Amino acid sequence: MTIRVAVAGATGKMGRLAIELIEASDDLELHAALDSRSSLDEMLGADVALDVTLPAASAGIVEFATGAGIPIVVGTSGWSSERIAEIAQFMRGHEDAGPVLFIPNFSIGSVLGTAFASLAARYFDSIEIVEAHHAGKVDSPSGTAVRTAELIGDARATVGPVAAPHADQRARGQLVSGIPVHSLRLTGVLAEQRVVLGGEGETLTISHSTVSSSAYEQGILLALRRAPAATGVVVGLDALLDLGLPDAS
Ligand SMILES: NC(=O)C1=CN([C@@H]2O[C@H](COP(=O)(O)OP(=O)(O)OC[C@H]3O[C@@H](n4cnc5c(N)ncnc54)[C@H](OP(=O)(O)O)[C@@H]3O)[C@@H](O)[C@H]2O)C=CC1
Ligand SMILES: O=C(O)C1=N[C@H](C(=O)O)C[C@H](O)C1
Repeated sequence: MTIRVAVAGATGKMGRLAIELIEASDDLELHAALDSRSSLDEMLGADVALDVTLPAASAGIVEFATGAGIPIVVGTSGWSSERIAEIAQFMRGHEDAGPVLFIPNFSIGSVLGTAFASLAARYFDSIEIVEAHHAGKVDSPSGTAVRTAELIGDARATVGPVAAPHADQRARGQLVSGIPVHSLRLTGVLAEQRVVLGGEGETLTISHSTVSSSAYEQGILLALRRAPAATGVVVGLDALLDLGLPDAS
């Protein structure tokens, strides 16, 4: 069966990549390509929508798709667990709403890095995240860093918050789930994240670098193919993969 995909953000870097993948695949078909001037009605009739726009536009696109019963894969950043919880709450009262898959990072390496950091988080009371992205990125901290910090916070639920000394000073980063996150925006970088965990006499650094947007290809295809059969709210590519890791919490 062919899956008809509507791409919101079609003129952007991620949208163009997704359209190339859709056009090269046998089981996906481009139903609509939307940019900032398009009517969201163009999504109607699609089997799945992909949102790769900007944080300011994403909520309206998600609300439209869920209201129209169209499963939607959200790659756009800026979705905290609080905002996702609001969507999940709305979905519980609307049986006919389309599922929403929030995928903060489509790269398997990034998802594994986040999972490894969550696994290690209980054993280190000092944890900080440093993320670096291209200079054109409009939001900070990155969606990946927010997700990583939230999962680390969850993993530490029984052992308490990390030590974040002098966190009131601006140069100490933004606290997400109590974890300082430092954002660099640099020419020459695509996307990187380091989680630095400090313990007595040692540090552990979990580092991931995206050097080409081809890192996102398998994750985009997996999410688009899984979305039509999904239910409710799904968060993270890890939810679609069997990582085989022990529970971090
Ligand atoms: N989950 C993941 O793995 C990844 C996520 N991202 C995220 O994906 C998003 C897109 O990134 P990227 O492709 O680099 O961004 P670009 O700036 O290259 O593209 C943005 C796209 O959004 C569209 N757009 C802008 N404003 C609106 C609006 N108000 N309504 C509808 N569409 C709009 C633009 O259309 P127009 O041309 O008309 O302005 C354009 O097509 C970002 O949030 C980024 O953080 C990025 C990489 C990986
Ligand atoms: O804007 C980007 O480029 C990216 N955005 C996502 C994020 O905010 O984490 C995913 C990836 O890091 C690239």
